[in-house]
Amino acid sequence: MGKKYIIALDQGTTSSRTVLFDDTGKICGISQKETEQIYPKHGWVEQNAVEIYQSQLETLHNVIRENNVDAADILGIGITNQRETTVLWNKNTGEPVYNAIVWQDVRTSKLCKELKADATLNAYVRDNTGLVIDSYFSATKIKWILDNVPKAKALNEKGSLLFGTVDTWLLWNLTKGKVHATDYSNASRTMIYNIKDLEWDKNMLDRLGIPESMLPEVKPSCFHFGNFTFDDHVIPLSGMAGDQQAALFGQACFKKGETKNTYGTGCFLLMNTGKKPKFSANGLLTTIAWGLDGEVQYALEGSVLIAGAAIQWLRDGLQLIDHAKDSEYFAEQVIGDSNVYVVPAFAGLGAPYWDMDARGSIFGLTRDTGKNHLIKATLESLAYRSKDLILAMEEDSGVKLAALKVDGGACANNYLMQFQAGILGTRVERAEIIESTALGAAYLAGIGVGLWKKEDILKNRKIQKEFHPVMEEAKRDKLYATWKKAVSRSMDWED
Ligand SMILES: Nc1ncnc2c1ncn2[C@@H]1O[C@H](COP(=O)(O)OP(=O)(O)O)[C@@H](O)[C@H]1O
Ligand SMILES: O=P(O)(O)OC[C@H](O)CO
Repeated sequence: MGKKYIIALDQGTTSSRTVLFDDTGKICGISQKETEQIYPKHGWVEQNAVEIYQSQLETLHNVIRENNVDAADILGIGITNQRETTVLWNKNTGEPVYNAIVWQDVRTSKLCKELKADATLNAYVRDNTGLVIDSYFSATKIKWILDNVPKAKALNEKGSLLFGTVDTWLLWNLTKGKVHATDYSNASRTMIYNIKDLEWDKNMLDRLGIPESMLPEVKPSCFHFGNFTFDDHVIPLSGMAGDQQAALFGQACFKKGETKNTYGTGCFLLMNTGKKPKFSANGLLTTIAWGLDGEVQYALEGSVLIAGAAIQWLRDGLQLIDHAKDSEYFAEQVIGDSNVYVVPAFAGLGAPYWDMDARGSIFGLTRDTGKNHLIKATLESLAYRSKDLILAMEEDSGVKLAALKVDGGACANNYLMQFQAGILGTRVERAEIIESTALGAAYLAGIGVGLWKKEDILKNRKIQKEFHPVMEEAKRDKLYATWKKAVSRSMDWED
């Protein structure tokens, strides 16, 4: 029997990627296409929903053609995606009524501040959706389109309007308008899904004036969602999860307490908290990790909104480096501590600080500070912010991390990973496949078609490199205390 394949569609914030895996879980091919980011106004971030689908489809075609794969040998397709990003479209024509409003878009922050003033609502949102009221999530983005786009209002009145996050939008198009569905992990990022009752939350829908008729059906993450036809072959769409939950799955964090940190544009730290939702006292989010084997698993999540994006700023904004990977070399040129701190609060600070008015800051400059110090401090800021989240997570869960599993583009940086281990005092394990998001989606799809079991995934997980903490405790404490001082001074900046 020839080789069989599973395909992962990974629709990220800045690009669409399709990854081809063989039946042993090895990557055989990748095709990637960047997508345009549209910034119509200060704080607004949009994308063209048609381009999102077309670019994804193009990379899917490319990966099949470039690797001479016979479509008959593709057993299943998994979808993973940037989460929260909101698309509304005409049910009859499939035409979007407005651009996709991206998760980073803060146009609804005024509305969110008004909602936040209601203490009962704050508690309700946390206890039922697992989230904090914030423009990050889909709910107020849907409301904004309903209130501001005349075409949406008209279609809504006729019952001809559909909502979806990017997974749902791709699924709808891949199945030629036959399937309108999402999975638990994506639904749990909308702020209108009740993560305890596993249904759309009627109170939130009423409060925001969102009709339930426009919402997708919510399914487990391993499920036969529909079919995609390629060269007359019917391929099942058999797995789906939001990108950060997919990475948790790809890193085989199946047990309570297992945690991964993905270092991409942002950094997303997720801990599996088992079969019951765990609520945070430190501003972390409670989210659904996945639905599988007739049950759901929950996770605690904390995010660093600007992580790899700060390295892009060194490259494109300050032009201190030509390539992101060069940051490792320059950071290593600094002998000893630089005593410079960069707080990457370009878009405020998330958990555990939650300060929308914090701003990016640099501290500790002296006459001998040079480019290498800034690069080193920017890399270190990703590790400090991750430590902030890990401490919050350990306090919430009562679980002390034995090791941190890492993945994502920026975890390729050895300086950053060694510093991360040092500042945590914990071993860091870099996965062999740092494309854990795509891997997780492939695993879900493979399980969905009966190719793999969870045990195969556990066996398949390989560590490419371990980083052991060598930093002395006294030094760790001193550096981290200074970091906290830097954070406190970057807060409450914007009026
Ligand atoms: N070797 C490196 N050192 C530091 N940062 C890196 C390195 N390689 C990539 N990055 C950063 O990681 C990000 C890309 O990682 P990726 O996982 O592809 O992100 P995403 O899925 O969010 O697009 C970019 O922001 C880039 O600046
Ligand atoms: O596309 P990424 O990798 O930046 O991930 C975005 C997250 O899903 C946003 O919640």
